[in-house]
Amino acid sequence: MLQNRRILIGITGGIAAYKVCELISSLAKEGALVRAIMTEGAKQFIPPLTVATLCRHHAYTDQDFWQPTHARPLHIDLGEWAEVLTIAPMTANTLAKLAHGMADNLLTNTVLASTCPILLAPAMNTDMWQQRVVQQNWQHLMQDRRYHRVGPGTGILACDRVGDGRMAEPHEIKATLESLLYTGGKRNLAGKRVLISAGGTREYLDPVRFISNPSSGKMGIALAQAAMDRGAAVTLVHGPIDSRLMSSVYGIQSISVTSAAQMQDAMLKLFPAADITVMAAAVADIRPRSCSLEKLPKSALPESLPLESVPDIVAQLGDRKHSHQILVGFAAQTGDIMTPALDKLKRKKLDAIVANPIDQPDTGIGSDRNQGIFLHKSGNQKSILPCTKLALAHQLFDWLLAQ
Ligand SMILES: Cc1cc2nc3c(=O)[nH]c(=O)nc-3n(C[C@H](O)[C@H](O)[C@H](O)COP(=O)(O)O)c2cc1C
Ligand SMILES: CC(C)(COP(=O)(O)O)[C@@H](O)C(=O)NCCC(=O)NCCS
Ligand SMILES: [Mg+2]
Repeated sequence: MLQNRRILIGITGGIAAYKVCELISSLAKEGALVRAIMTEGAKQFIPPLTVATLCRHHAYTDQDFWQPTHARPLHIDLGEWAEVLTIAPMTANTLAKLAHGMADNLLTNTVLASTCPILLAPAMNTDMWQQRVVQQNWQHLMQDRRYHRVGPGTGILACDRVGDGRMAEPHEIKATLESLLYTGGKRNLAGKRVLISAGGTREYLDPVRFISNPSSGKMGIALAQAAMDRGAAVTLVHGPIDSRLMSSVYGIQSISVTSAAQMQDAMLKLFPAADITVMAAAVADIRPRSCSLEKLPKSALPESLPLESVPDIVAQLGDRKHSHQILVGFAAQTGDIMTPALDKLKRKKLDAIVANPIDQPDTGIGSDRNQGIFLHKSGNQKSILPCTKLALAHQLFDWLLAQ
């Protein structure tokens, strides 16, 4: 997804600038072509030599802007070159300049001289961030569809204060950049409500023992990220998952559940309002027939466990579906993936299903990558080669919108 993609990074004068080195490094390692523009402020925090070395390319500063040696103005060249521009960290000062169309350095001139999507990663002290004029500038800029956001988050700041204004983590900025490179900044799910389920469920036998599966929730989170980056209002219902995985999806509604019964309650409640629902959760099919409120002593554990089946959530959604709604399932399979997926598509009245092999190396459950076949009720099909879960999520939305 990142190989040979042209990413321009604007670095401004905040303490979070040190973290952008990690972003540049990970983008470069995945084959992206990275160029950086540093403000005079940024140079106070990290040396251009560090940035240039990580970019494998000269780091541009205001000295370059005023050089008489360029055949064409540098801000025009850089603006035309970039497929996407991210400003990380973005100071209150640079935010104010962007909000008013100012152009007094290489970075702000490049912003005005380019048309690519721009991803902003603000970072500042909480009082600065919450300042009325800063919020006004931010709201103003966010009305411009050219601008996309990542963060800021809440957490510990350099002044030891805990609050809003923490820069998004490098991996979160990277995930949003990948989305923007995929969509070119298109928000083709704007106005749509997208409901996604993710992760496994736990079916308890007693307070410490349960039946579950190794689903990480990564596929559902990638779907939430892709839908959010396309402008949808996203709700994610997820089983127990690593909360760090959730940190890149800002501004979505997330509902945490544990058991299949809780997931069923949440999904049935939310489903009527959803335009598109994707069931990526690995919901248990069976559960212990009874659950003890007290921990069972070892001696009281049954030799064989009486089980019962769990209500089939996706089939219930299929029964309740209205014609304007799109319902998509996942079928994780070993061996032949097509036959059971086609059967599930029909039986559960889905619009589409992703047939998903889980016996292939480096893809599927728990992995960052996935592959499979999209199957539509119309008979249309599309094979997806191994790719990141985010890339698969974007391909799924593009394919659904084209059906
Ligand atoms: C130690 C130090 C830390 C700073 N951290 C931030 C910050 O996190 N966010 C911010 O908006 N400004 C911060 N500033 C203020 C900016 O550096 C200052 O507003 C500068 O003019 C920004 O210029 P630029 O936007 O062109 O890079 C900091 C300043 C200092 C001295
Ligand atoms: C400074 C830092 C990058 C530190 O991150 P870290 O805790 O991961 O080392 C993070 O706290 C952040 O993004 N802060 C926002 C900017 C800030 O703290 N500015 C100075 C306020 S006094
Ligand atoms: Mg199932």
